[in-house]
Amino acid sequence: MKLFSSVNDVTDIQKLVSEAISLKKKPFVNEQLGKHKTLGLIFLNPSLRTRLSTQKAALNLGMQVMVMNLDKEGWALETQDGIIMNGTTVEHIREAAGVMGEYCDIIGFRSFPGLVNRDEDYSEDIFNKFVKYCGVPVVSLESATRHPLQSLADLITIEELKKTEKPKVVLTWAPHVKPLPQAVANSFAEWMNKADYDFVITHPEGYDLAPEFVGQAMVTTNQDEALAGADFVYVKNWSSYNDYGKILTDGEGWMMTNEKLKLTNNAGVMHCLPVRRGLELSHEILDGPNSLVLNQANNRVWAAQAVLKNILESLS
Ligand SMILES: CCC[C@H](NC(=O)CCC(=O)O)C(=O)O
Ligand SMILES: NC(=O)OP(=O)(O)O
Repeated sequence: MKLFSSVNDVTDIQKLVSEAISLKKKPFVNEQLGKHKTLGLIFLNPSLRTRLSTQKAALNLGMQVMVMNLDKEGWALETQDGIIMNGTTVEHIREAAGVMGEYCDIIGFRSFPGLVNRDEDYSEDIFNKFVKYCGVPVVSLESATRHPLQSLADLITIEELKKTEKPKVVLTWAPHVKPLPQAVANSFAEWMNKADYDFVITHPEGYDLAPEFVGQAMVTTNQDEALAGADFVYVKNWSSYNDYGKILTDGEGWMMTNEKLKLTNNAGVMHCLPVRRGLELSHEILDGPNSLVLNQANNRVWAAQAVLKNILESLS
């Protein structure tokens, strides 16, 4: 494995999930594999879980880790090609990425979408340029359209806890006060479609995800219909794809509550975090027995460790 940017970079998903679960039981079994290898974690946006879990995963493998908030600590980055840099940008991604590739054996890179120009965001121009110019294997720490480490951790969580072979998994939109990326929802949908679960997406009018991510999922604007009999409910806000980057509704009545939970098959409730309590997801659910948010956060370590192990093995 030289690139982990989406589910499409994984040749055997079940094998990767099994490897992650094995590493969870024996975290230090490969502690020599990463000896004298350096992981760089480069962020253009904030992070708690991705930063800490991926660093922990690398340390479990014996790697050295360097972390940088490039948006705050580096030079103002230019990502457009062919322009005269006589404005506010100081360093081109060609040089910045190339230099980091000189220092690191593997690089994790986070770059959220601008949520203004859909074609630009969905081309993954910045992420793809970083991959091209850094010259070493790259792990996505969330790009404009996907969050594969989160989705792998989410799949591990469902695989660990499912009570039937094909559980009903529901991705439900949730209210928010600012426009968020579609990346987590896109990525979750992509991985759920590959897992071949009974997968349903529910959201208000106007919040359809891009068709390439929806795949064969059933989609409904009737949240109660979607929640009926669900085994897992994944709660996440995203801004409109069709009216790109926009908030179309205050989402009154869309927040998951214990009352809505009664419609489900006593479902596990998931969220990638950070979560806006009382807005995206109710306090009662987050503080109650159905919440799986810490299970998911714990599995971020094993997801990252399985991915890094595969990449390290391809280096040797
Ligand atoms: C892992 C999730 C990262 C990001 N979340 C946010 O930006 C939340 C920001 C907020 O709630 O103000 C997102 O939705 O893609
Ligand atoms: N879920 C997730 O990736 O969290 P952070 O944005 O805090 O890393």
